[in-house]
Amino acid sequence: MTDRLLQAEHLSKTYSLPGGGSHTAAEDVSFTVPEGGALGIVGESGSGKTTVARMLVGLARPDHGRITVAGREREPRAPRGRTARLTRAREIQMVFQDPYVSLDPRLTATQCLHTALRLHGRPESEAGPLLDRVGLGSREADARPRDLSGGQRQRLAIARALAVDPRILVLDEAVAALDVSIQAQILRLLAEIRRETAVALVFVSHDLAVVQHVTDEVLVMRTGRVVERGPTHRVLTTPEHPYTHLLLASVPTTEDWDPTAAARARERAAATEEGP
Ligand SMILES: Nc1ncnc2c1ncn2[C@@H]1O[C@H](COP(=O)(O)OP(=O)(O)OP(=O)(O)O)[C@@H](O)[C@H]1O
Repeated sequence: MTDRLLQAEHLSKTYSLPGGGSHTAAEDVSFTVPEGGALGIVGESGSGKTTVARMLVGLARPDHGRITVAGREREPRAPRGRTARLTRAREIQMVFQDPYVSLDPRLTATQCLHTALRLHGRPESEAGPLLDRVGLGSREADARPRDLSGGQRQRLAIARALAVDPRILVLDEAVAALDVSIQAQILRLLAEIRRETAVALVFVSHDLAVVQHVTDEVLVMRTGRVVERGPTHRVLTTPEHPYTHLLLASVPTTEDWDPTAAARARERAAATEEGP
C-alpha cells in the first residue's frame, strides 16, 4: 500500500487573459492521495477545482509545482512514444461532467470498451465484466451514447476509464448533471469500485453533500487557494474556515436548511470582504 500514490506539490497556474492581464486560477496547491484513497476538492464555481484536475491529467500545464504518481514525476506534456503515453494514461484517467462530449457517438458501449481495451493490450473479453461492473446490461451494451440516459452514459464513461486499469481516477463534477437519485446510484457505484479495486479517486465537486459520500479527505478551495483541508467528516461537521461554513450553509444538507438565511450569510460575508 502506497500512502503517497498521488502527490501534488505547490501547483500554480496563471492564465493570460485576452486583451492583457492575467488570472491566477490555482496557487500553491499541495495534497497527497494514498493508494485506494479518495480526496474531494470542493469550492464554488471559479475557485480553481477544474484547473487542478486538468493539471493532474495533463490537460493544463502547471506554471510551478510537480505531480508524482508512485514516486514517478509526471512530465507536464504527453511523452513521445506509444509505450510511454500508454503508461502515463494508466496512471490517471479522468471522467468529465458530460460524457456525451467525450464518448464517440458512433460506437456502441461494447465497441467503446473494446477500443480502450485493445489500445491498452487487454483482452476484449473484459468488456462484458466491465459493463456488468458498472451496472449496464445487454441492452445498453449494444446502444450508442445518444440512446443511453445521462446516468448510463456516466456509467459507460467510468467503465471506459476502468478499462485502462488506472491507478487514479479524477472525476470532475461527474454527477453534477444527474438527478439526485441517479447521483446516489453513481456515488454508490464509485464506493463499490473503490472497495473492490485499489483505484484512488480525486473527486472534484461544488457540492459538499456529494463529496461526503465518496471521499475520506477533502480540500476546500477558494479563489485558487486551499483554505481548509482535513478528514471529510470533520470538515463537514466542524469546519474551521469561515468560507467552509459559508459553503456548508449554501447546500441543503440538513432538513432545517434555510435558503434565506444562507443567502443573507453570503451577502454579509461578501460585504465584509469588500470592506468599506
Ligand atoms: N483557459 C482559461 N483562460 C483564462 N481563465 C481561465 C481559464 N480556465 C479557467 N480560467 C479562470 O480560472 C478560474 C478558475 O477556473 P476553474 O474552472 O478552475 O474553476 P472551478 O472551481 O472548476 O469552477 P467551475 O466549477 O465553474 O468550473 C476562473 O475564474 C476561470 O474563469
